[in-house]
Amino acid sequence: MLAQVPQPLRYAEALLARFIELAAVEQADEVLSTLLQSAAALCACPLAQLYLLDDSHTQLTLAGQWLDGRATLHSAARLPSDYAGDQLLQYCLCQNQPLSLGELVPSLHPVDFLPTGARPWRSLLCLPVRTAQGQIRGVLLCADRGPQVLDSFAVSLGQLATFALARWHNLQQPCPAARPPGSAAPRAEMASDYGLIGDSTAMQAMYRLIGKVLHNPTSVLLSGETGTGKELVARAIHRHGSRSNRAFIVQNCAALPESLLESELFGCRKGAFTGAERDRKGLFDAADGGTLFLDEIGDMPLSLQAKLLRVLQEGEVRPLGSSTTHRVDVRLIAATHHDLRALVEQGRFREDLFYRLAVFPIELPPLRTREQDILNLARHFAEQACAQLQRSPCRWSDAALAQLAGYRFPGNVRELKGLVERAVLLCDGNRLLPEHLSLQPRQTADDAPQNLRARLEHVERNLLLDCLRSNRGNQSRAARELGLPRRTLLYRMNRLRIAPGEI
Ligand SMILES: Nc1ncnc2c1ncn2[C@@H]1O[C@H](COP(=O)(O)OP(=O)(O)OP(=O)(O)O)[C@@H](O)[C@H]1O
Repeated sequence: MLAQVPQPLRYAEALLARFIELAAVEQADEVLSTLLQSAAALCACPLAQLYLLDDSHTQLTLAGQWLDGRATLHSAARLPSDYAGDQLLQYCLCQNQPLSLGELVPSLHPVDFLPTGARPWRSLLCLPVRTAQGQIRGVLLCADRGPQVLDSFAVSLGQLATFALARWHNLQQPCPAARPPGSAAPRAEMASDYGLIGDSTAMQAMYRLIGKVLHNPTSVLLSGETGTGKELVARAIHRHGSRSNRAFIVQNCAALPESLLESELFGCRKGAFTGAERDRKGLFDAADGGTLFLDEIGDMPLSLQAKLLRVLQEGEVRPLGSSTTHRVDVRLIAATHHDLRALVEQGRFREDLFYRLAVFPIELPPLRTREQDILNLARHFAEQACAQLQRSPCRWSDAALAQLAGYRFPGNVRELKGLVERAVLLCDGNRLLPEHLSLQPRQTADDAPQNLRARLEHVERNLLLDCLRSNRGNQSRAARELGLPRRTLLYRMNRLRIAPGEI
């Protein structure tokens, strides 16, 4: 990470000092000015700016800047707002990647967002600012009046910004009220910014994909087994994207016969079929400006697939029984539990539509492959169920958790949710036990371990594997994250027979 920086050791020391400085700050505004000052100092630039997206992710605002030794924060001065149209900033946001320009050419690179002065800006580094969960929150920028290659600072400054953002966020939260002794600590950290529960490597990879597609209008194809959360992800993309203040419309393509589905989607004119007594708008019209979520797209009849393709290609809808078309601006998110490519091979799904939909595919992982999420989800659903029933929180017994961890969940998160809600209802005390889950032995995985110890080892093995994978096999980093000495990690890996090839 630091190898390309001039004088890496000195830089590493300076960087560390900046982390420590940020950790010690007690005021939210001071976090931002310290970050800006630090970024400017570390890459020896006179200018650093921080742009942040608002909650709807539609408006980009200059939150503060450090210029020639002086900080100005948005709260302290009327800095201009809304940079949604600035191409370089947008490029960095949409690509979710740093942008480094060593020689700015004003005719090629519009930099109206930079402060004007006697000397022009010659070099620029823009980097996406992400939360610890990988969601984009804005852009950090450094600029110099001389030519400078700044890309080697991107990774370290990005990490400093992530740290600062988390600190800024924490300092803005009201102090939590004292918790009654024995009650569980809140576990907000396991929920992503998208409202989805789960921080396994597979889910984090999915959050990164969601972050990439929020701000552009491409179609998204969500695939995954039933109950993995496809609709939830579609809603998150809509809610956090630039169309959040417009409609989100859902239609299940398997729920209606062909003729009804056609008029439902595209609308119809009076007399188009028996019973069509008046003109009716379709779901594409209802979703105009917003998002249309087509669930079970693999079950759409072939004739309708052709019509859908035309709408996607031309942006025009022709209602049933009408000879004219009209324009609509709809972002389409489609979902399927089928293997669409296999359906294409079987001639049951149009190849052209498949490629049109699969511009941006997101695959949702089945629950059985992310064991640590099972436990977090179970805790979350139990808390939710207790709150709904207005009863005190339930605690999980280790045996019940081990039973959940060993189960294969063919119905994925939906099944887990139902199972937990039922368990909470069955539980008379405040401790959830295996009998409340009533998982039949035949329902457990064929390869599920039989006794409690073996099941816990199974959980531990998956946890270690997940952590090692998220740290790209780096044992020291994984050990640090798990709070273990590295030797203990190696010992556990050996005991649990984790081979390097599995990571
Ligand atoms: N990561 C998650 N965090 C919290 N709740 C989740 C998560 N994933 C799924 N759920 C919950 O599980 C249930 C099923 O989710 P959803 O309807 O989105 O699944 P789906 O993949 O669209 O299912 P289907 O293919 O059957 O339509 C919902 O109650 C949803 O809120």
